[in-house]
This record gives sequence, C-alpha cells and structure tokens, in this order.
Amino acid sequence: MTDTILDRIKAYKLTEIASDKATMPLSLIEEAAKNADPVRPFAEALRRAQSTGYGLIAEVKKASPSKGLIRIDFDPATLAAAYERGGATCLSVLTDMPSFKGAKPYLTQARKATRLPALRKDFMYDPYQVIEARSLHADCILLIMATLSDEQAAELEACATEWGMDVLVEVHDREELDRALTLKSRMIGVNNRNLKTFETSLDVTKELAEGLPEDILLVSESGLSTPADLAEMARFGARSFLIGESLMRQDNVEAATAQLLADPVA
Ligand SMILES: O=P(O)(O)OC[C@@H](O)[C@@H](O)c1c[nH]c2ccccc12
Repeated sequence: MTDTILDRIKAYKLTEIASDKATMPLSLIEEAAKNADPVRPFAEALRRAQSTGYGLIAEVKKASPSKGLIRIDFDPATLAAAYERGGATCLSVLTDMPSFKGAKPYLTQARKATRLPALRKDFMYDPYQVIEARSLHADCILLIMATLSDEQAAELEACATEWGMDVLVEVHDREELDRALTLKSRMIGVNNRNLKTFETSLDVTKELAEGLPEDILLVSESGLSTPADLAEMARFGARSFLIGESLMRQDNVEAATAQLLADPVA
C-alpha cells in the first residue's frame, strides 16, 4: 500500500521528536511545564458557550498540505485577539512546521494575546510532546485516532490529564469513534476531512453524531464556512466547531467570526 500523507507526517514527527529530546531534555521541558500559566478550562468553556449559542474553536492556521498557503499576513497574536473579539470560545494553534507552516512559539503568542483556552494542534505520539504542549501553555491537546493505537492514545491521554489539560479525541469513522469512546475524555472531534485522502464532507459529522452517548461533547471539525453549515450541523447535534481556513481567508477576521456566530439555531 502506498504511503498516505498521515504516514509521511508520522515518519517525520518521530524523527523530530527524537531530535527535540536530544536538544531539550525532558527534565527541562517538565520544569518549564511546571512554571507555565495555570490551565484554562477548555471543554468547560465549550459546554458553557454551546448551552446558549455555539462553541467555536477558532484555528490559527497559516497553511495546510491540501490548500498550501492560506494566509499571507500572519501574526498569531493579532489573529487570536481578533478571534476573541469576534466571540470565539477557544483557540487552536498549529505547531507543526513541515505541513502547516506552524511553530511552537505561535501557540504561546496566540494564547498570551487573549484570555481564551488554547489547543495545541499537532500530531502527538509521545508523552514528551504532551508535556511540551503544557510548557507552551496549552490547555488542551489533540489525539488523532487514525494514527494512534489504543494503548498510545490511553497513555497520551493519561499524561495530559496528569498535567491538567483536556483532550480532544479526533475521529473520522465509526471504528475510530468506538475506540475513542473507550478513553476517558468526553470531548470528541469528528473530522469532516479524511486525513489520508483530504476528501471533506459534512456528512461525516451527520453520520457519526447519531447515537452518541449523552455526556459526549461533540465538536464538528473542518470544511465549515457559513452560518448555514453550522445550523445544519446543529440539527444533527453538533453545537461546537473547529474552524480554520474559512476564517483565515477573511480580511476582517473579527467581523467574520462575529457574523458566523451571530444567529445560532435554537
Ligand atoms: O481549516 P478547516 O477546514 O476549517 O479545518 C480546521 C481543522 O479542523 C483542521 O485544521 C484539522 C482537523 N484535524 C486536524 C489534524 C491535524 C491538522 C489539521 C487538522
């Protein structure tokens, strides 16, 4: 079978982690994580927001492997502040460099410019990255079931919990969802984009939302751009959203964010 983009990402991530560990030993990362700003409750903020409107995780995203460069004028702190003024609930910041032109400092810069809880958006394989996320002041990490074993996911989740962070568990099909539901986190992200083919369809959220346990906080991720998209997802039980590209392409990010959230369906 030929390599998917996810296979390629995993391969360079493992190399990157090994080299990071050699440059910056775990003990130093742990020290920095202990001194990080207190955790801001991430899942709780979304639950509160979606009880009266929509929960929005607004993504600071410069580029992607499927779309290339998304935004030229890119300052994480400025963009994060615009998202906050526009009514975003949380931030997501890409820290992966090779595929998304992200960077670790972007996370810290974006979070510091706001009072919003922030997700480290990256491909996590090693507890080292989880502790590193906290050292960058992350409040939540992402675990992608498509590229993790059950054992790895449980180990990374336990590490996040130990450091006080929430976990967004990402799935794209029924099998991944069933595996995700055996973890402790009650926050599930359904990625409308298949990370192996880049095919994106809102039908993925519609299909997987059905029959979810009551206590699950469902986040619909990727490919969302209009108030009608959000209303459609809400009809299927998703009132929290992870949105990057469509907002990043706007000249006025604050106004676009406010407009998107203006008229939530009951
Ligand atoms: O830019 P979009 O289509 O609004 O999507 C945002 C977010 O869902 C997407 O960036 C994403 C979802 N899961 C990921 C995992 C890795 C990298 C990126 C992602």
